This record gives sequence, C-alpha cells and structure tokens, in this order.
Amino acid sequence: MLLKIESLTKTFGAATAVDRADILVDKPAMIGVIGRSGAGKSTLLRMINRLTDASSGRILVEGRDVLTLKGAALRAWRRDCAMIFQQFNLVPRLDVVTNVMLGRLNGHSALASAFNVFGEADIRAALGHLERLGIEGHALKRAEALSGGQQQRVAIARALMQNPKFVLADEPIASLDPMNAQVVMDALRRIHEEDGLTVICNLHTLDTARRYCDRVIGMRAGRIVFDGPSELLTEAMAREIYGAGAEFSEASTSTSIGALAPDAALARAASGVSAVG
Ligand SMILES: Nc1ncnc2c1ncn2[C@@H]1O[C@H](COP(=O)(O)OP(=O)(O)OP(=O)(O)O)[C@@H](O)[C@H]1O
Repeated sequence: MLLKIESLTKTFGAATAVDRADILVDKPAMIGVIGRSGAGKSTLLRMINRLTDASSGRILVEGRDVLTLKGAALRAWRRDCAMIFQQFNLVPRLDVVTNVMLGRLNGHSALASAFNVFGEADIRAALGHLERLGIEGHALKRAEALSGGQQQRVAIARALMQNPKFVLADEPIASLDPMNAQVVMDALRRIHEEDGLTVICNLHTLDTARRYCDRVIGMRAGRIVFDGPSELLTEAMAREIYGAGAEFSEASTSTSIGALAPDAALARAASGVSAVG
C-alpha cells in the first residue's frame, strides 16, 4: 500500500472542512479530486503534506503515520510529496533555473543552502527537467517574465528536483487559460506515466478529471461521496457531488480543455512558446 488515509478529519471551530476521509492508494495513480468550492479539496491535500494540521485520523505511508512525524522525518516526508499550487509560488525575481534548483534545498546542508551553493549536478538536473517540460529556452529569464502556463511548468520542474514519490497539485490550472491548462495537465500526466509518481490533483472541473485521471474522488461538504474510475462517474453522481439540481449539465463545470487541438498545444510546449497565461 502506497498511501492509506483513515478517517482524516479537519475542523475549523464548529465547521468540519474534511469529514472522516478514507483513501487507499495501492499503486501509482493519477487521481483527480473534484467538488465545488469549499468542499474540502485543498484542506485534504494540505493535510497530506502537513501544511495544515489534521484534527484526527491517520495517514499511513510505509507503515508510518505521517501525522506524527517531526523534525528531519517531517522534512523527508515533505520531500517525498511535492506540492504544486494554483499561484505557482515561484520567486518572481529569481531566474527560472535557480527557482527549479530551490527544489533541492532540503537535500543540502544548511551551510550550503545559506550560501546558495548549487553543484554542477544540480544545474544539470534542473536543466534536464526544464528540457523535458519544453521550457529550457527560458532557463535564464526571471520567473516573473514567463506566462502562467510556463511558470506552472517551472513549478513542476522544481517539484521534480525533490525526487518525490507523490505530487500534490492544488488547483494547478485554475489560473490558466484552456491552452495552458492542457499543457500543464499533459505534463502532470506524463510524470505520472513515465516516472511512476502518484499525482493527486484538485480540479474544479469534471471534464478535466475525466480526461486526465484514472480515478476520481468526489467531495461534497467535506465528505467523500464518490471514489472510483472516472468512467463510473455518471451524470447523476456528478449532480450529487456538485449539489446541482436537474438542470445540471457537465458543460457548467467545463474548462473546454477538450475543445483544443492537442497537437497545437504540444507544439507550443515543445517550442517553449506559450499562449498568454
Ligand atoms: N484556515 C481556515 N480557517 C477557517 N475555515 C477554513 C480554513 N481553511 C478552509 N476553511 C473552510 O473549510 C472548508 C473547506 O475549504 P477548502 O479550501 O478545503 O475547500 P476547497 O474544496 O478546496 O475549495 P476551493 O475550491 O474554493 O479552494 C470551507 O468551508 C472553508 O471555508
């Protein structure tokens, strides 16, 4: 078992953001977490990475409860599960390759980190990740000079520098236009398939989850109300997840990613040229 989440709960005062979530991951997977705003998706992901303290429950990885980890063991866990955020969280004025190498800081001694010392191997690894993501041509630009889709790919490269086992992506495409959203989702799918990483990705929209994820977890008001292969996610179930009435249609949760020509997006990714984002 890669990951076993048992009865994970988070309360904020009287409100329960995540209510006794149980999730089993027995092999590397690409998992989409869907639900309307406030359903508890971010809180769930942040508890896994320990950015938010859980109120109760357990998160078992390799026989240990990550909720009990402290100090070096907690830092090691955070290296194992990289986070990707909606707003990219890069250092805007630093160049792209340095931003990527920051993903290694956890692995260096405090002294080396303080002097910003990166070895040649770090630089090579960072450039390799950028190349794989089609943006090596931007390595020396300041991060703030890149489009949103390019910045999110830099954030993915930074995550890969940690050599993680899990990538937790919290609404990674919510700030992007459909073209850039597709390029970023393609990148996440590839790192799942090629590197065997487990990717858990919060998504607002059902069509994106269906298209990219093998498994979908649907949350409503803190509870997991669906967990299964995306093809079993019926329209009736989608209505239940989104709490919509009979007028519900999938189009209302669509980012229209599917409407794009995939070849155009891939060509752009490969050339490092991206639509405005
Ligand atoms: N720090 C906090 N303090 C108080 N309440 C919070 C806090 N963080 C989240 N909540 C509440 O917990 C619930 C779940 O929030 P969460 O952000 O996890 O939902 P979400 O599904 O990720 O929504 P969104 O898609 O809008 O980010 C919401 O009712 C929210 O208001």
